[in-house]
Amino acid sequence: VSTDSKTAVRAIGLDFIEMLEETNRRSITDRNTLGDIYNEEFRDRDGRIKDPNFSRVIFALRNGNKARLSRSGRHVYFNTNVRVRLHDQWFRSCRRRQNQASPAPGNVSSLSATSGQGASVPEPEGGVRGRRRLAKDILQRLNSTERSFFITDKYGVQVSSELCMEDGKIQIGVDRAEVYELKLFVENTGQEAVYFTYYTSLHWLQYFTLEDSRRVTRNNPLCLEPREKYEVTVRFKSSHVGVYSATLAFEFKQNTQPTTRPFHIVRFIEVEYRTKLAALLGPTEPFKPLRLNISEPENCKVDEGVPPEGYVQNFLENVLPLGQYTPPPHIPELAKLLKDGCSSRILRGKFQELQLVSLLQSPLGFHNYAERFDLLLYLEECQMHVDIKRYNKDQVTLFKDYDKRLMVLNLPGVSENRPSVLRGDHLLLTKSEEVQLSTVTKYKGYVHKVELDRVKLGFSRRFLDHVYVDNMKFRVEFTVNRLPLRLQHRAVHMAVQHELRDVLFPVGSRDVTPALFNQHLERNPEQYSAVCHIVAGTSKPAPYLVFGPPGTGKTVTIVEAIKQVEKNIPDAYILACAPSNSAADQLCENLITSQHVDSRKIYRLYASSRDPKYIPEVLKNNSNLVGEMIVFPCKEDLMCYKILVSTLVTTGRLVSGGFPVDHFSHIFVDEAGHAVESETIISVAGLLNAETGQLVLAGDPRQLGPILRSPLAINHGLDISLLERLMTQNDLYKKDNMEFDKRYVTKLLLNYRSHPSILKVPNELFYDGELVACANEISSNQYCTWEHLPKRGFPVIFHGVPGKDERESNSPSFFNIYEIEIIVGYLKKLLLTQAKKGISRISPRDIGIIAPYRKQVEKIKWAIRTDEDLQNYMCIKDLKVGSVEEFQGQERKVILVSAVRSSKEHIILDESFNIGFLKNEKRFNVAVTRAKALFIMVGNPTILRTDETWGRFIDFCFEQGGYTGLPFISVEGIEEVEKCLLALNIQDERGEF
Ligand SMILES: Nc1ncnc2c1ncn2[C@@H]1O[C@H](COP(=O)(O)OP(=O)(O)OP(=O)(O)O)[C@@H](O)[C@H]1O
Repeated sequence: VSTDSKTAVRAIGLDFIEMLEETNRRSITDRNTLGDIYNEEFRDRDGRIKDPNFSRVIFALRNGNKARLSRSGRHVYFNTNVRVRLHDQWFRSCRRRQNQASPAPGNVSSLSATSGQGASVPEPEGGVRGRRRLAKDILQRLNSTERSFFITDKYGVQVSSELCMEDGKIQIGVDRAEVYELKLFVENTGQEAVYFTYYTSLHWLQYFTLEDSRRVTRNNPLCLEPREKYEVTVRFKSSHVGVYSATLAFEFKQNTQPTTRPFHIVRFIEVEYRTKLAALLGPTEPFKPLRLNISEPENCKVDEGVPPEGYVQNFLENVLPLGQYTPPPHIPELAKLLKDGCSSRILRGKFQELQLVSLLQSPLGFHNYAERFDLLLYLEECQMHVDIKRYNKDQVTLFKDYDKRLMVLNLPGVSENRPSVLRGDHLLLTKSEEVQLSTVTKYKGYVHKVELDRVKLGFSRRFLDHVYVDNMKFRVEFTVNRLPLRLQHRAVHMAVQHELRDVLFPVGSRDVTPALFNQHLERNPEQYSAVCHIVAGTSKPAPYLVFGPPGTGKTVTIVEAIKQVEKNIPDAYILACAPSNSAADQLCENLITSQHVDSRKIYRLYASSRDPKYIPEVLKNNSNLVGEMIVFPCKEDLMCYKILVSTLVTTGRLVSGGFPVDHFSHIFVDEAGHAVESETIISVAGLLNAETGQLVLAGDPRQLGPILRSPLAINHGLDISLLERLMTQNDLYKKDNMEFDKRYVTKLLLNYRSHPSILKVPNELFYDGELVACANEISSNQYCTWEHLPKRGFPVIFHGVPGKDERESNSPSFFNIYEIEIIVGYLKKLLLTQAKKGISRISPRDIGIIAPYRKQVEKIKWAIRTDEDLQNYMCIKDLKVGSVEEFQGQERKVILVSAVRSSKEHIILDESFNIGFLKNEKRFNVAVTRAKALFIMVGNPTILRTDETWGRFIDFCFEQGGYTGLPFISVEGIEEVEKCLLALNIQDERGEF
């Protein structure tokens, strides 16, 4: 092997080290991983010349004292002091040319910023380090310049393309995985000759290659005479859909004097590789947020609207009045004081405020229970009123529904609770032309129906017949639905009236040896003992707690306990509830489908605001949905059911309906970690007899918690659920001698749901590794041999997609069409190519698709509905696509998740609106723990890895071989450079080139 070739191999190795460095992977030592990176990302980077194999490169580096191998040979350590100038990725074509043709003119070589490395191989400046230096240089010099300055053509030199260019950016759309060629033209339109000295991308390019016929470098510049035009070819090819960017800098000099400073022109190239489906899913129209107006008229008359009475029939008479609990006038002032960090000096003389502050600061106890919750709920409400104003809209038009009785208002974001609008709520409309008047009429419109992006409203006849004319413009104001708050206030007061001290602050109880039943769940002593203790009522009056990580059988345990209570205690009446409708449905479904209890004894009670289309088919006959109408049966009828299932808030109707305090012998709350304490109390106060009743709470504080708006209320503990407070603050539920007292609490740790690889990351991140994977092997290993797994035996996939998060029209909700393509692709692989290699046929019912934004959920549903292969697939309607909230408490054999987020600037929105996956660990935890046998996550690795939790998950997939799609590091450079360049936009002082 000649010295030249050895040097060349070593140079390739050094280039590889630089590439690792640039992509933040220099610390990797595992030889196999490095080999994979070399072969997959580096080796055929220009698609034409094959580099030597990895072992040869390592050998050359070792001989050149640039790397060291571990004894076993399994680890490679690159020397930290490797400092060489490197060839750039186009250098080889340059070298070939130089071997064939004459060397570059001597006078030109002086242009090179640095000299060559060896006499035999003339070394043009470039390489990763060269590019980095140039990028830094450009950025530094442009730090005080506007972006427009460096994208402008200069000194008569123009850099253009055959495609149109906007703001220095050339956008290309491609629809297949073939090489796309773009010609860039470097033209001298000036009067003097100019030297084209260098061009480069400002980051590592994986999907682009650049080529020019004369192979311009600083050693070999090209003299462009006036009117001369020179062509540079950019080629793009990727087999993954997505958005790919390249930032190119072109360098010129007005003469060849070494002292002459070069000047640069920068161009951005963005390629959107999307298929036909993605094109169909794209934005219907550009996103244009609606303007907000916050001015308030002084006086207003309210024209009452028509509530959606026709949808509800009410036989449950309200016998217990529900107070208004209007926040006292001093609450906003107190909130302001607290926000400003009130000192005792500021509060001097303000006795009422002082008292309230000390109430907030004192620990929760039975003596201050109602007052403290009242105050926290007032603070929360105060913030809700402030927040909801942000949704007010001006200059809005609405139109009549087809039957002319209702008005339709487009309300993008409504299905994502932005703002939260339920059937029965109301909005206020003011004519836009009257907004500025001091006295106005506000027209109240009651919500009759909530659809994806619109609501149907009932206004007065006067409004419909005499006020509204087509195209009339209105200002729309949203109002806070106070009912759940009022129910919580009443509940905390009733908790005091009904002496629930021993339930809420339990101190101990009878020591009864439970009479064990030799029934289900014997294999798991914790579950078994929980069922026994609940049936025996050993914790009474203290609540019994069942807690534990996902999939450990909390729901199964309480369902079992409910069935055992029903069977063994003849006069038992059970109230089973959960904070959300989907969790309450799940509970009810489990009870009904197991067929251990006569289903006529079970009743699912829905609120009047529940849209019938979301009520599961299997529950319809056991619920208060009659036809299309929600019917509240009278109290006597409701009291006949042995098991009543409802959401926590709806149990407030039972209290108002005058249910006797000792009617329910047992109250179960599943997903109790998801509810504010006062919300849980709605189902307890006035319904549970502290002496005789048994309260059971099941949940996991590490999964989705209460959603609150007021930071003040959160800081003073409103975000702590009753389950969490008892677990963390009450001695009965603490470990004694490393053991929980089984009479009061059961901690479940055996996960029966998921394959161990699916559990690994959440277990380490959220449960200190305590969780033990013990799902049935046959079912959890089912997808270990799936042909589309990147690695057999590891049923977790992270599919990296360099997508784009977009919005359309005036909907604030996000979607990402590139991720939908991938999701639909996997769905087809699952459904259409199945029943082979030991994998049985999967039904759509066993697959769940989770996305954090409503728009993405809708677009995925649309893509499935319109896909030729999927639309007629048997039972495709059973495939659930929904938000994380809708999946809490649920499980599927296969779960696909689309993370959507693909740009950094929107992350802050996620944080302030408490949406999305990023910045919400609990939502992440719930999403990744729903799958039994296969978990597929699709997302942009660069963005997601900015979050520590996600970083752990993606790195884990990468290390275990479950990573596929775009190599996530390859877009990192782009992001950085783009960010810096874009940052220049806000500077106004011009720099000098
Ligand atoms: N003792 C057991 N033996 C076998 N399988 C079990 C056992 N207990 C629970 N399972 C199964 O484990 C899965 C998860 O159970 P379940 O939904 O009750 O868990 P969970 O703790 O409520 O989960 P999450 O916190 O996610 O709501 C179910 O498929 C259930 O049938």
